[in-house]
Amino acid sequence: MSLSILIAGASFIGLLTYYIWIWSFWIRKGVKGPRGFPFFGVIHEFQDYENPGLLKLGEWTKEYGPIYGITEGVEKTLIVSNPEFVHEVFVKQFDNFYGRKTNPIQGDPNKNKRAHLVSAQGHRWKRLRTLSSPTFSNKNLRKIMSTVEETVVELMRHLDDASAKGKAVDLLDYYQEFTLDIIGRIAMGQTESLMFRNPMLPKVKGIFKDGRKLPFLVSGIFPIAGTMFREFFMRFPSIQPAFDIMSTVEKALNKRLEQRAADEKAGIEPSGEPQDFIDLFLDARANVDFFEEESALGFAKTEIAKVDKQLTFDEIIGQLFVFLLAGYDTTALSLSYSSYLLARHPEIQKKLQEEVDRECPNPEVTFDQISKLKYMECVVKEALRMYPLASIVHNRKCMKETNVLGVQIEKGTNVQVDTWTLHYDPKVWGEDANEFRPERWESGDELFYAKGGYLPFGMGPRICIGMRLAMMEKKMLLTHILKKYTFETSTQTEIPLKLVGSATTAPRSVMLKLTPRHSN
Ligand code: HEM
Repeated sequence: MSLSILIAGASFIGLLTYYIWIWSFWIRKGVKGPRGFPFFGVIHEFQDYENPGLLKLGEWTKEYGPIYGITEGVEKTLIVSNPEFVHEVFVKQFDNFYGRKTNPIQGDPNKNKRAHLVSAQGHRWKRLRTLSSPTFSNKNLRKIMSTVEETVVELMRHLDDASAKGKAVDLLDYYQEFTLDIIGRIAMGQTESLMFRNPMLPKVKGIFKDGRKLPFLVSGIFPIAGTMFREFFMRFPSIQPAFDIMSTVEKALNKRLEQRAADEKAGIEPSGEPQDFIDLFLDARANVDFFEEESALGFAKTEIAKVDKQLTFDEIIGQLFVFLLAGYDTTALSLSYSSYLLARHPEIQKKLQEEVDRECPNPEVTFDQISKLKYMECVVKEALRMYPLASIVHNRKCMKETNVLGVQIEKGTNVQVDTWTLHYDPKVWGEDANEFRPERWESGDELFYAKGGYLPFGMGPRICIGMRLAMMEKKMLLTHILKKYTFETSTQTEIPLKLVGSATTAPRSVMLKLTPRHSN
């Protein structure tokens, strides 16, 4: 037998042993869970767009209980739906769980120059979060409000046309146009509305549809392939929607830098007022010191060292990119679910319309008025409880071996929340957990829910940074629609909604009629 055959044989056996060792991780620990197959574990279950993997977690929870283990390619993940456990990991032991699970195709969270808030971890994340947080200050949100208002007016024109035809329309399509238009104008340098003619829409839709399927699957099993895919897509971005969008973001940033340079040359003084997120990121400065390296002392206790207090060119691209993706899909889905639930519950819709009429009597709606819409807030929160659409990011990576409520967790293990089970848990929500009841939010139980039982926007220091912007967009649009129309189901409405998705959990369609209100 030649030496090369021997080496090939030994390598194959080595590889097989490595993958069987990972696959059998939970078996060796005596932790229950669905096993799948060596090499894969159950990773393939999360790539089926028609049957969202995040809903499968619920089926497994019924079979294996509130804590069980899965493997996904080379990743080992503990699935949990116990509120105390979630609170412990996301809040109390954040020092031990400050990373998220990432796919190698997204780049090494410690080295990738374009690491963004969702993928970064440790001190890099802390620095990015500190520099990005002022973007969503009250002052900036008030400024963004005028862009949101203009976009609402534009969308209302399209909805008026649709309503005049008296037919049901797929509101998901309209909401996606709306949220992409807003984020395009506040994060991409877009100067006018591109609603229903936005060339970026098919690309972003592609990311949330099948765009990520094969590369994510292969990279999850063979991390080296992820690095190769990444290099390849960076070189030929038009092949893959996410990289294509990243290069569009880069062009927008370069354009702004050229404009600034031209203004400077022409002696035009900067106004000092940021136009949008691009300006905010370019001018962001942190007035705190940062930690240089993670040390054995733990994340929060490391020594302070001076590092860059300003975002780099690549970091700005990373943040704009993630704001675009995170801001587009989630908010459109949340609007869709709220509209569907209102159409299915006319008495709740009526109560909400009464609040809207009372608090917002004029055609223009102000920032202060929408903050007074308490029942609207309850409706949106309840819709997010029933449809926790972004639960894929409800995970943390264990960065230091620890014990959580008696369970020993090794460094490198992920903890993923089965949020759909948690959000319907009668022990947290009561026996009416399956009912859409916004009133439950009026009872003052909010603090109880927040103790690990409710996390549509996540929990702890890594809670969604865009939450207030999303709430503002949703309240503003729903107010304008409900002043004029009533949502009604039609024969084309899918009841119950058929849910699809891989990165987020989406309704396949939300076909509703917009019936004009007689009082208007
Ligand atoms: C209804 C709309 C939205 C929902 C349901 C949602 C949900 C979430 C969730 C569940 C997380 C993970 C939190 C955690 O791990 O604890 C998250 C993180 C994040 N979201 Fe949102 N989000 C929404 C809107 C937005 C918007 C409008 C933006 C930006 C324009 C945004 C940007 C981000 C970013 C950058 C992170 C990462 C934060 C970090 O790790 O520090 N999101 N979001």
